[in-house]
Amino acid sequence: MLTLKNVSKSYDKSKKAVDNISLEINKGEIVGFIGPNGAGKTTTIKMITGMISPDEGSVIVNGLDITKNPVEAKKSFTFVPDHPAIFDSIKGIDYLNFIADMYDVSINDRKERIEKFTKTFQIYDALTKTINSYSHGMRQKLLISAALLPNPKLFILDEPLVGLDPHSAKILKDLMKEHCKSGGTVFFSSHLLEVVENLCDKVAIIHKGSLIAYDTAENIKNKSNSTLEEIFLEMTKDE
Ligand SMILES: Nc1ncnc2c1ncn2[C@@H]1O[C@H](COP(=O)(O)OP(=O)(O)OP(=O)(O)O)[C@@H](O)[C@H]1O
Repeated sequence: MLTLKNVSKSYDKSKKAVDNISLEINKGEIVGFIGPNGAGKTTTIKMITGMISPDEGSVIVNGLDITKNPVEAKKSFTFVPDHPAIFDSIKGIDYLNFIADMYDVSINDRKERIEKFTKTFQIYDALTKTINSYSHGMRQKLLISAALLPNPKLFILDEPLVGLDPHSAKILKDLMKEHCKSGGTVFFSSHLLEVVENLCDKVAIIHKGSLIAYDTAENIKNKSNSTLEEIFLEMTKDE
């Protein structure tokens, strides 16, 4: 479903922001990506989504190399970035229809899914208003609804819980679980260790650009008989 093979990226010659990461995520899995500030999470996600190219290595999304076959690869996933930057002079409904057009979502499917996601997130009544009248959380919920609209094989999110109230965060976590149960795959970054531990099949820990753990939370914890928080703090402390 998602494979990273020896992926590296430097913004300047002095250090690698991402250093030789390899990772395999299977269909139906939900994987949380954690690491301290500046560890390389967003850089990794930008390479997965084709926003930047790796200096070395390859990213295979749903069997397609994101660098060699970008258009087809990009059709098979959707992405919610960490900042809900969005054209804000259009109405919410127009944004959703634009995304549905991009991903060839049928009229019936889009109507049903738009209603489902936006009613669940309680932004349905705001869809006829322009996005510049939305709060940060409403924009985030619109972006998440748009990203779920095509029922993507792979759903990628960069710190999606930031700025969401507890009700909305619970809804998103339930939608992520539901997406995986119905055969989709979810990869998301977060600083919320408890959420990652409870929600994810596997946890990937990145530190200073290197992947230092990739396993179930249970296996990671069993190795040293500590909490995930204690292990995370120990593994990522500055020497
Ligand atoms: N556009 C850029 N130009 C130069 N350096 C960058 C750029 N983007 C990121 N970096 C550097 O690359 C490293 C990894 O940054 P990245 O944003 O991937 O980390 P992150 O794990 O997402 O951090 P955070 O949790 O703070 O969002 C950092 O040292 C950062 O300063």
